[in-house]
Amino acid sequence: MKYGVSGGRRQPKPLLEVRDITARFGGVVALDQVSFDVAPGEICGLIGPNGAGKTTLFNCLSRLYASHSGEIRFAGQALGALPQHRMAGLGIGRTFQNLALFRTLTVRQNIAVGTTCRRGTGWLAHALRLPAVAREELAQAARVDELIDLLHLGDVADAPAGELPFGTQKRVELARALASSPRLLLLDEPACGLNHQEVDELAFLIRTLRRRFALTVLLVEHHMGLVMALSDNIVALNFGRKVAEGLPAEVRRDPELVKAYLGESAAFNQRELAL
Ligand SMILES: Nc1ncnc2c1ncn2[C@@H]1O[C@H](COP(=O)(O)OP(=O)(O)OP(=O)(O)O)[C@@H](O)[C@H]1O
Repeated sequence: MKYGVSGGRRQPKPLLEVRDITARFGGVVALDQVSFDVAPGEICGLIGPNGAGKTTLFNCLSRLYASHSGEIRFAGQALGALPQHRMAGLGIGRTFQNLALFRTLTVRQNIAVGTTCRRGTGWLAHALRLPAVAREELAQAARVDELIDLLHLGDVADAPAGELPFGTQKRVELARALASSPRLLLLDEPACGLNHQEVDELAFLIRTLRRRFALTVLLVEHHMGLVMALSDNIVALNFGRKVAEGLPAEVRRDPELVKAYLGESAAFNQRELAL
C-alpha cells in the first residue's frame, strides 16, 4: 500500500495523481488509460521506447494538450478546468526536449521570465512604481542570481542564450523552470545530447535541486543509467499503455518491459548502470 495508513504509519498523499489518461491524435492512441501517483519529494522516472507516449503525457500534465480524457490532480486540485498559463503559478514547472528558450534574450533575462508567474503586484502598482514593486523586483533578482550561481551560469549570464552550447542551454532552461518556484518539476530528456561527464554532473545536480527546493520530479529519460540511479519509482509506457511500475530494481527485471524496451536498447549498458 503506497498511500494511506501502512504498518501503523501514515503515508503522504500523492502530489500528482494521474487517472485513466487517454489521448488520441486522429487514429493514433498516444496514451491509453494511464494511471499512476507521484508522492511528494519523489523522483519518478517515466520511461519507454520512442513513441511510447511520454512527451504526450508531459503535455497533458502541463496542459499543452487539453483534449484528453481522464483526470489529473495536483496537490488535490483537478487540473481539468485550468488554462495552460496557470500551471507555473500553481507550482508545475517543466523543461522541453527540444529547448524552448528566447534565443536573443540573455541567460539572465531568460531566467527572469520564469519568475514572472510569482508576481504579486498588479499593473497599477507597477504604473505608480509603489515600494512593493521595487521590493518584489529585488527578490526576483536575488532568485535569478541564486539560480545562476547554483547552475554555474555566471560566466555566460549576459550572453544571448541562443549562442551557447547545447548543454549550457539545457542548464538555462532548467534554471528558468526553477525560477517559477515549482513544487513539481517535469524534466523532458534532460540528458539528451550530454556527454558522460555532463550526465554525471546532471545526476548530482538533480539530487541537489530536489533537496534544496523540496522538489518532486517527474523525469522522462532514455538514459537508463540516469533513470535507474535517480528514480525512487519508475513508470514504464509502451504504445501508450503502462506496462510496468515499481522500484528501479523491480522494473529493470520486468519481463514485459525488457521485451518492449530494454532488450532492444543499446543504451542499457554497463557504463550507464555504473552511474
Ligand atoms: N502532435 C502530434 N500529432 C500526431 N501524432 C502525434 C503527435 N504527438 C505525438 N504523436 C504520436 O503519439 C505517439 C506518442 O508520441 P510521444 O511523442 O508522446 O512519444 P514519446 O514516448 O515521447 O517518444 P520519444 O521518446 O521519441 O520522444 C506517437 O505515435 C506519435 O507519433
